Amino acid sequence: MSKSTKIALIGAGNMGGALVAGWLRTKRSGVTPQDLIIIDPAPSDVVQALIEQYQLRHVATATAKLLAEIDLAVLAVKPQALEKTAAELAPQLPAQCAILSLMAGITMTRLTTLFGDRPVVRAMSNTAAALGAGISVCVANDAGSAIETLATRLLKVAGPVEWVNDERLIGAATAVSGSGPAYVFLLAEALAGAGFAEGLPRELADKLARQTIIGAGALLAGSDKTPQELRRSVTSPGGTTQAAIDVLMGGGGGLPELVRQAVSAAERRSRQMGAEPPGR
Ligand SMILES: NC(=O)C1=CN([C@@H]2O[C@H](COP(=O)(O)OP(=O)(O)OC[C@H]3O[C@@H](n4cnc5c(N)ncnc54)[C@H](O)[C@@H]3O)[C@@H](O)[C@H]2O)C=CC1
Ligand SMILES: O=C(O)[C@@H]1CCC=N1
Repeated sequence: MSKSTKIALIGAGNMGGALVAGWLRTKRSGVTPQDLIIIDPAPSDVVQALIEQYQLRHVATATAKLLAEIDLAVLAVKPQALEKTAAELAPQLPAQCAILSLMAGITMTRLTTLFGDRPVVRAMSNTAAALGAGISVCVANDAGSAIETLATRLLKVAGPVEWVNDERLIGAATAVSGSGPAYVFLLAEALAGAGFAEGLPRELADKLARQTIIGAGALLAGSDKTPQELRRSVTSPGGTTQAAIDVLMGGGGGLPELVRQAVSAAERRSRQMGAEPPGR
């Protein structure tokens, strides 16, 4: 497909908005404002601002006429809204239009059942995409290999793009990197709460926890060392960190075992969502 690929974004909330912002901010996405149609009855404030700034075409519900020239439909509605969205959209989508789905849990088979046989790429990104600091893991159906280059170009604005051949791995990627930012935010909450419990003023505890996670992320980003090596460089034998790590690694497998169970629960939920009847 050429650089003037026409794209309809269906669902312009957190994830859809992150991608659109990236496409318009980054020339190498190849997406111009004229290439885009936003379809969403209630786009996020971020997208509403982009619609106004770039004079993007925006409608609440698509019509066949509007979609006639569309090459790619990017699906970014909540899985619970999929059936309704498909009922509105599928009859209007031109035969040549491919699908790039950002939705958790929704399999490529389900998408072709709802939207008809067409090239499909399923991608799992995360909300750090908004800063270009996300990561996407993708899989394509047989017909979808034709749009792999396009999908990679579009998703690269959100961060690195990885491809897998086995669709089942998208559930595991969802559990690690799709949901992962929430685990880190929970750690920030817990660390701030613990600091407060130790007597720090609330605001200072919040600031220390936030900046510590930002700093640790920057060390991960800027160093060739593994997370384990970085952890060891903080941990003096018999020191304060060691005392804390002994607790975190202790009883019943500690934090690593808890994270393993959490990731396993998210992966399981991803598979359930794929199998769920409409509307749940
Ligand atoms: N938020 C996250 O961290 C991540 C979300 N995802 C996936 O991205 C998808 C979207 O999630 P969010 O952006 O967080 O949700 P969101 O709620 O922020 O955005 C969804 C948007 O869809 C719109 N919408 C609802 N029904 C529609 C319809 N019939 N036609 C057009 N637009 C419609 C809503 O108005 C809303 O703006 C989900 O499927 C989720 O699994 C994937 C990775 C990470
Ligand atoms: O919680 C969810 O289902 C979505 C998918 C990954 C992050 N948020």
